[in-house]
Amino acid sequence: MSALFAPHKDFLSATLADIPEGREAAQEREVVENNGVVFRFTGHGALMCAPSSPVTPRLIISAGVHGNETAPIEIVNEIVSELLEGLHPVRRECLFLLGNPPAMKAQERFIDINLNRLFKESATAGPGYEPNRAAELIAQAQDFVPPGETCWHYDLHTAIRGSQIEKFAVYPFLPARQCPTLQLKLLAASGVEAVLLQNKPAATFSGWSAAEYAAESFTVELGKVYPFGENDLAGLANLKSQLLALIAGDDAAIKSYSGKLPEQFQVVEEIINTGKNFQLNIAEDTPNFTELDVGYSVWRDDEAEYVVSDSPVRIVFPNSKVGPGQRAGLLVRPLPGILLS
Ligand SMILES: O=C(O)CCC(=O)N[C@@H](CCC(=O)O)C(=O)O
Ligand SMILES: [Zn+2]
Repeated sequence: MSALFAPHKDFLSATLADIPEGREAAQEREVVENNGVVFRFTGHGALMCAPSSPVTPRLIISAGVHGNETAPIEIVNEIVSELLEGLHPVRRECLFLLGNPPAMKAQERFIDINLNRLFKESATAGPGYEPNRAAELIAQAQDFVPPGETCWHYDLHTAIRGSQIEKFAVYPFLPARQCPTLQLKLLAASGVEAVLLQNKPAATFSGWSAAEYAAESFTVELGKVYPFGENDLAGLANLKSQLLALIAGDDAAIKSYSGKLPEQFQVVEEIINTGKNFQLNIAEDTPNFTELDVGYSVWRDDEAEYVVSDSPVRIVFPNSKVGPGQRAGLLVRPLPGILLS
C-alpha cells in the first residue's frame, strides 16, 4: 500500500471513501516520489505522475465517466498501484482520472445526468452532481496540459449491451483528419477491432479533448458492463500492457505491431430522441453492430420516419430509454480502403 492512499489501500478506495462537494485543492502531503517519478493527487479521483525527463505527448487515461462501467476502473486502479510500487518504468507525464465517483459507489451510469454529454462550456454550469464534475475534469486536464501543447487521451468505457465486435473505439470528429496508423496499431494491439469515425463534434470527454488540444483521443469500449469484482480482467491484459508501454514511452513496441488493424466505420447518422412520440424500432437486446437492411424503419415519431436507404447500416449504442434531445444510437457503415497516414 502506498503512503499516498493511506489509510486506504489504493487509488479507487481512496477516491470512493471521501467524495467532496466541490473542487478539492491538492495537498502537499499528497505527493510521493519513487525512483525519480513524482506521483501527486491533483484533485478528487485525479492522480498524476511526472518523471524527470519525460517524452511527449502527455497522456490522459480516464475511466468511470459512467459509474457502472467498472472493468476499466479496475484496470486503471491496478496500473496506478503497480506504478507506485515501481513495477513498471514511467517516462511520460500521465494524468489518471476516475470520472464519476458517486455513480461508481451507487453502481449507476450517472447520478443526475449523463456526465459524458456535458463536456462543453454551456453544460458545466447546470444543477446536480455531474455538471460540476465535468467542470472539474476539464480543469484537471487544463492544469495538466500546458497551453500550446497537445496530449493523447483514452477515455475507457464498457457498453450496456453485447456486441458483434466486442472491443471498439470512437474517434472524435475534427475536420479533415484521419486516424493515424500509430493509433490504429496501439488500439489493435490492445484488442480493439473497430474504430468508429464520428461525423460531427460531440460533448463527450474524448470529443472535448480532441477539440481543445487536437488530441489523439478515443472513447474506448472494452466489452460489456459488469459490477465491480465480476469482470474478466484477463481479457483486458493486452490493453493494460499497451497502456504500460505508452507510460514507459516505449513507442517502438507499438510501431512494431504487425497484426490486423481495426476495421474503420463511418458514423452516418446520430439518432436523437426527438421527443415527439419518438419510437426506436430496435429491440433492447440487439447487439452493437447488428446490420439493418435497406428498407428497415429505424425510428419514427409523430412527424418523420427514418428508413435505411442506399446500403445497409449497422446500429451501435441503441438506447430507447434516453430523454428528448439525447442520443438514442449511432448508424455506421464500414469504410472500405481507407488510406493510412
Ligand atoms: O452501451 C451504450 O449504449 C453506451 C456505452 C457508452 O457509454 N458509450 C459512450 C460513447 C461516447 C462516444 O460516442 O464517444 C457514451 O455513450 O457516452
Ligand atoms: Zn460509457
